[in-house]
Parts: sequence; C-alpha cells; structure tokens
Amino acid sequence: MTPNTPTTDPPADARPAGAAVEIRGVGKSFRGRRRTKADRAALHDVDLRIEPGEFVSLLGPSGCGKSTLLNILAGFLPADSGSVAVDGKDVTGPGADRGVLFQSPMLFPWLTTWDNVLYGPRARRRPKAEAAAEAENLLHTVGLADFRDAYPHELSGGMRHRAAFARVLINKPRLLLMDEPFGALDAITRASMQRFLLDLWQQHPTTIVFVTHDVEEAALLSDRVHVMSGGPGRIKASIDVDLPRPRSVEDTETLEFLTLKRRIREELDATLPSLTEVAS
Ligand SMILES: Nc1ncnc2c1ncn2[C@@H]1O[C@H](COP(=O)(O)OP(=O)(O)OP(=O)(O)O)[C@@H](O)[C@H]1O
Repeated sequence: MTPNTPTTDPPADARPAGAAVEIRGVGKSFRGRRRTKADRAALHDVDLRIEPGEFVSLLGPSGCGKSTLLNILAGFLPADSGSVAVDGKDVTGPGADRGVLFQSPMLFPWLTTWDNVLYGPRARRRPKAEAAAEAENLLHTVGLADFRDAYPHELSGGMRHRAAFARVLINKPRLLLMDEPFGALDAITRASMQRFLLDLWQQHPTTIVFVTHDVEEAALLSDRVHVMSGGPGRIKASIDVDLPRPRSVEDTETLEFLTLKRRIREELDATLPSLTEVAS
C-alpha cells in the first residue's frame, strides 16, 4: 500500500449514484392458513445482483413472489434463508437508505403536500432551512409547486403519486423500491407517470427495483428485466435492455422495442402453466 492510499470509505458524495444490491440464495415460506395446511414456499434460492444506478424490473405472473422479494429488500420481511445486502451491509430491517413506493401513494391525509414531503426530514431532525429548500426544489421537479397547501384528497391520482415520490426522494434513498406503483392508474395517467419517472431518474440517479406485471412498462423503463416464475418464486431469465436512453413513451412503437417485448413475453409465457396443467 502506498502512503497516500485512503484507508477509509470514500465520502458519501463520491460514491456512485445508487446502491449495489446482492441477493444470495434467498428463500421464504409462509405459514399455511390452518394448522393442517403445509407451509407455502414463496421464494426458493433467489440470486440477484443489481449494479449501482441500475434500473431493474421484476416481472412475473401473479403470486410468483415479486412483492415478497421487494418486502425482503425493504426490510419489512425477514428471509428464511440466504442473505440480502445493500451497499455491502446486510439488510436486517427498514432503513433510510431505501425508499418504498406502493400502488397506493402513502400520504398522510391530514397533512398538506408540503408537510407530507417534510415529514421524513422533520422526523430525522434535519436542519429546517436545508430541508425546506429541498422540499421547494422537489415540489418544482414533480410539478406540485402550486399545490403545496393542498391536502391529498384535493389532488388527482397522478398528483398524489408525484407527491409520494417527493416525500420519498427528500430522504435521498440510494435504493428505490417500487411495487406496481402505476398499477391502479388509467392508461393516460400511467403513460404520463412513466414519462415522469424516466425524467426524474435522469435528474436523481439512484438504483431502482420496479415490480410490474406489464411487459411494455418493464421494457420501457429498465436496464434489465428479471422474469420470475412461481411455485416457488425464482428468477427464470434476465434480459438486458439495450435500447438507448433517454427513452420516451413514443419509443414503444419502434421495431427494436417490439422485438424486445416479444422476447420478454416469450420468457414470461414459459413461466405460465398450460391450460391442461391448470385443469388437472
Ligand atoms: N403474508 C402472507 N401470508 C401468507 N402467504 C403470503 C403472504 N404474502 C405472500 N404470500 C404468498 O406468497 C406467494 C407470493 O406472493 P407475492 O405477493 O409475493 O406475489 P406477487 O408476485 O407479488 O403477486 P402479485 O403480482 O399478485 O402481487 C403467494 O402464494 C402468496 O399467496
């Protein structure tokens, strides 16, 4: 080692945008409902490495364990076996390094947009002026500067989602976990939220794990699509998305995109039981 070699971790700002994630041999079972029922294996021997700043989707049929894997990454659920590490640290519970967005935007109904966004910094006792300046910036970024005094019930569905984004982003998560965040939105709002997310990710690079049922959404947003199969859940195929960035919703009409979509769909179809299997 030369005398000038640093012996401590680099400062946080010098780290690449977004966390590295290492999932090794993760298994998870849930108790059968009745005492006579056997445990149900939701995940079996899942291995996954996610690079810093990567945008990955978990795509798979209903019940294949996507949300279970996301909840383990978030620290909401413990794995039964294997290990999960974020930036080299084992996940043992929820942490400020991870932000989670669900299908239903998590906002306190009794707080305004402004107070919802500042909830995290206040709970962590961050300096007031600094947090307020960030909240101001973020509300501009998510297009809600004119709605800072509105309550969640006064916002549209898309606006509530954008407010929830601001609320999570102000905590500067290195890993953003998104569980079908646009699943309940109408097609037009969904396309606008996809556009919004692509722009936001360019401005605030971070690692993203995005759960979806939608092949087009996975292909449009991701660097890599991990297709999961069920019974019990595992990663069946990992497909690189080599489409150039920045991308836009209009890119979904190109031949390159349609070819990619077909490839992902074939992998997904191979995870589904045939009709004869379902009937037996
Ligand atoms: N808390 C729980 N208790 C018992 N079983 C559970 C629980 N959570 C999930 N499961 C079971 O684990 C399996 C995986 O569920 P999970 O919700 O992770 O799948 P998913 O791929 O996210 O499904 P979907 O796409 O429908 O949301 C399913 O069989 C489900 O019934």
